[in-house]
Amino acid sequence: MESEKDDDFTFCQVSAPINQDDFDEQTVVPGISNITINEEVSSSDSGEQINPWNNTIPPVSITVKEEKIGSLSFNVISTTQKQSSATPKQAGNSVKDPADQKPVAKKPAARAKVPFEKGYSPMDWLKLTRTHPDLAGLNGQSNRRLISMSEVKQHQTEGSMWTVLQGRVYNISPYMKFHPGGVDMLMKAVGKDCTSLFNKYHAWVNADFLLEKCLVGILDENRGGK
Ligand code: HEM
Repeated sequence: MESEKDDDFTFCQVSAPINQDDFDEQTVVPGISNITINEEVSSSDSGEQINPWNNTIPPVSITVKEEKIGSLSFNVISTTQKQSSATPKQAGNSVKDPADQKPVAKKPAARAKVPFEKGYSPMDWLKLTRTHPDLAGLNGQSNRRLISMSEVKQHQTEGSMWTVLQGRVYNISPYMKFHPGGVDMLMKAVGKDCTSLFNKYHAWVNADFLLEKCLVGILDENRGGK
C-alpha cells in the first residue's frame, strides 16, 4: 500500500528514550545534587509581616483542616487577615477606604446657552442671511477692503458693532439677538479682536459660514494698534 512507503511524512523517526539507569544528572548539570530547596509558608502567627508596598498590612494566618465527605478526604485551606492593632488612619501609610475617596474627574463647565426669543432661532438667522440685501451695512462698499484696528474700535453703536475674528472684520450687530450664548456675551466682542474669546467658548463653531453676510473687510495687521 502507498502509506507503508518510507517517505510518508506523517511518521518521523524519534530518538530512543533515555534509559534512566544510564542517565547521570551530574554530567548534565554539575553540582545539582548539592542544591536544596527550603519551602516555607509565608504566613506568620507571631509579629507583623514585611510587605514591600505597605508595611502596615496585618499578618495573614493560614489554617489547613482536613475534611471528609464519604470516602473523599481533602484539605480546606483558610486564610484570614488578622486585625491590626493600629487603625488604618493611625497606621498613616494605609490604603484608603474607597468610600472616603473623592472622584478625580473634573466637573465640566456649565454651558450657558440662552433660550431664544421667538423669531431668533438659528433657522431664523439662516433665513435672514439669505433674504437681507445688506446685513453688513456696506452701502455698496467692497468687503475686501483692508480695515485698521482703530477703525474697528470706532464701530460700537447700535446697528454698527464691529469685531475682528480670525483676521476678518464683521458687523455683528444684526447677529446679537441670534447669538446662542446671549447678547451680553457677544457684546464683549464689540470693538476688539474676539478670536481668543471665541475659541475659548466654541472653537468648533463655523463663524466663517454664520457671519458670511456680516463681513465688512479684512483686518490690516500693519495699521492701527490692537
Ligand atoms: C463673534 C462671533 C460669534 C459667533 C458667530 C458665535 C456663535 C455661537 C454659536 C453658534 C453658539 C452655539 C454653539 C453650540 O451650540 O455648540 C454659541 C454659543 C455661545 N457663545 Fe458664541 N459666538 C460668537 C462669539 C462669542 C463670544 C465673543 C463669546 C464670549 C465672550 C461667546 C460665548 C458663547 C457662549 C457662552 C455660548 C453658549 C455656551 C456654549 O454653547 O458652549 N460667543 N456662539
